[in-house]
Amino acid sequence: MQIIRDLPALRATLGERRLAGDRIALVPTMGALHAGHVALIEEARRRAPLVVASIFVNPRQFAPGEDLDRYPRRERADAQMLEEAGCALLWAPSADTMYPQGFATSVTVGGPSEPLEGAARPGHFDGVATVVLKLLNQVQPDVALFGEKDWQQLAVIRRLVADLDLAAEIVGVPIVRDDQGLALSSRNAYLTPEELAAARALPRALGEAAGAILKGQPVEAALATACARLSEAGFSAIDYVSLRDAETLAPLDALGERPARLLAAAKIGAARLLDNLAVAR
Ligand SMILES: Nc1ncnc2c1ncn2[C@@H]1O[C@H](COP(=O)(O)OP(=O)(O)OP(=O)(O)O)[C@@H](O)[C@H]1O
Ligand SMILES: CC(C)(CO)[C@@H](O)C(=O)[O-]
Ligand code: BAL
Repeated sequence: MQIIRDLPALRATLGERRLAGDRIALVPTMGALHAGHVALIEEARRRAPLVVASIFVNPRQFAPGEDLDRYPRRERADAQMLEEAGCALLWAPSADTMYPQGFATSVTVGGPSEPLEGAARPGHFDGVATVVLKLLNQVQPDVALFGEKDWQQLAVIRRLVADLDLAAEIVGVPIVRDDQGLALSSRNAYLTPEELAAARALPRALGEAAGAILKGQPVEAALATACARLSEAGFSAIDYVSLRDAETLAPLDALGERPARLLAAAKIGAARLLDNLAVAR
């Protein structure tokens, strides 16, 4: 696997492959890779012969006081995992390459970026949209893959790509979970074994709430029970447990015709965890 860190080299390499007629798939990541990322690479391989992964811990999507400095960085192990998964090229720019001196542009997506994560982490989706637009311009992939674990991020990126007439097809990949249902996440590494065991209450609470809503329990009551379950399990701060339109992220107080999604974010130990689940009749 080739590792490229500067833009002229990336453009030259990908330009040659594009001329040769190869389709290109992009898997953007922040590194500290796990089986969830491998699933994205595997799906990318099914869709294009040339798979590019990026690793960039994007400072612009972290608010002051968040975990930018301690976010796990382990490029050597990541590169090995990517190579074994069949990734051909790792794009690993430095912060100066991504944001050279004088950089002054920020991309704001409205609509689905405003509630939930947008409210809990002001500026976060501006950072995500800015870097994802840059990555799509740098790599110019035919297809780019993102995990459903970050459901709202995926909705924001779909909106960005549609609104700015970008050519890449955006593909969402289902959440990879451990054997007890916890969504894999790089930030799970912040948890002690006891906290990890307690964190499994998150998917359980969402599953229980989805089941109750489908059986006709009022949404508000089902969400309140889910919050109580999380508190009992030791989650210290529950940012939201909410039923939303799956595409627009508008709040729902009942199931309707359009796809609905339960989304949650809550803190346990030193990690703030996200999860989500379809609620379908
Ligand atoms: N368990 C998972 N299943 C499917 N996709 C995932 C999973 N975890 C992460 N991804 C996806 O991998 C891509 C890169 O994510 P990232 O590098 O931030 O990892 P992460 O595990 O989500 O980290 P974090 O703990 O910071 O949220 C994103 O599109 C993300 O949605
Ligand atoms: C999409 C992304 C790579 C942008 O930095 C990041 O938000 C992530 O890893 O989900
Ligand atoms: N995968 C989500 C990226 C973030 O929390 O910044």
